[in-house]
Amino acid sequence: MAVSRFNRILLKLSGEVLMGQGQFGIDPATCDRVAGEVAAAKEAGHELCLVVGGGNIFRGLAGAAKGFDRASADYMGMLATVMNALAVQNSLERIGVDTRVQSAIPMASVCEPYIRRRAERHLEKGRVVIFAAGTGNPFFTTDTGAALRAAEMRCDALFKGTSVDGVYDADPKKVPDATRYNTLSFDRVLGDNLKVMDAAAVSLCRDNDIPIVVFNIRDEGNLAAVLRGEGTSTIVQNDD
Ligand SMILES: Nc1ncnc2c1ncn2[C@@H]1O[C@H](COP(=O)(O)OP(=O)(O)OP(=O)(O)O)[C@@H](O)[C@H]1O
Ligand SMILES: O=c1ccn([C@@H]2O[C@H](COP(=O)(O)O)[C@@H](O)[C@H]2O)c(=O)[nH]1
Repeated sequence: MAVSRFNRILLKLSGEVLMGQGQFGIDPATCDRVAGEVAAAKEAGHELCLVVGGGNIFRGLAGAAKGFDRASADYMGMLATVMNALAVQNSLERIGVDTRVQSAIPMASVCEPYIRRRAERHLEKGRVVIFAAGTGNPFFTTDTGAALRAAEMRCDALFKGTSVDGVYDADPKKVPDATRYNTLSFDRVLGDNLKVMDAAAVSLCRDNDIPIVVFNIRDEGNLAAVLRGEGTSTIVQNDD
């Protein structure tokens, strides 16, 4: 399917990208810029679900490496994604985009709990739904959370907005002359152990036939371009 034909999309926003030029945390200007891109995608007629990562604040694996209990560290990471979700919500609402945040870890005073049918209703009403706290379970990532929600919400595709412009034959941050693919199959990503997304997320998308589009969200205007079938990205999908 051509990228421009995707109607309902799940956009996974890298937490790290929200740091902007900083080394940690949330840069409000970057949040506003990303929100503007989401608003433009909505104006172009797409239904949007968002999942925000937490790498700008806390990653469970990094915490465990420093001595935290892994499960506790993962819960800390999930809480970080709630902060990011609220920041993105704030930026979206300031430019008039109606949103709801739903968390996989219920926190009634902060946002709604995740209720699939309610999320569906929000989309029908034209709201952007931001899914926070990943899957709600430790030992997972927000990429897997994004794949799970994309399947539950019957999204046409999962867009991974990250800091690289697609999937390469090796990590382009470590191998400068790595080659980018325009398209490739889920089986190739898994078979070649290409690490742009974790294997659980890739398998979930493969089994539910949800294409993954990897693109650079740091490039201004790129989300709209990629949604029009332009711009640089890699599309991962099942072979026909
Ligand atoms: N074969 C590959 N092709 C492209 N990128 C790759 C590859 N292997 C590893 N990577 C790395 O994957 C990273 C993107 O995935 P990662 O899960 O680290 O970030 P994210 O999901 O965007 O961030 P966050 O955890 O902050 O939400 C890129 O920065 C890139 O360096
Ligand atoms: O389902 C999930 C999702 C996330 N986590 C933890 O949160 C951090 C931040 O998420 P990223 O995907 O790395 O941006 C992650 O490192 C995990 O520690 C989780 O446990 N379960």
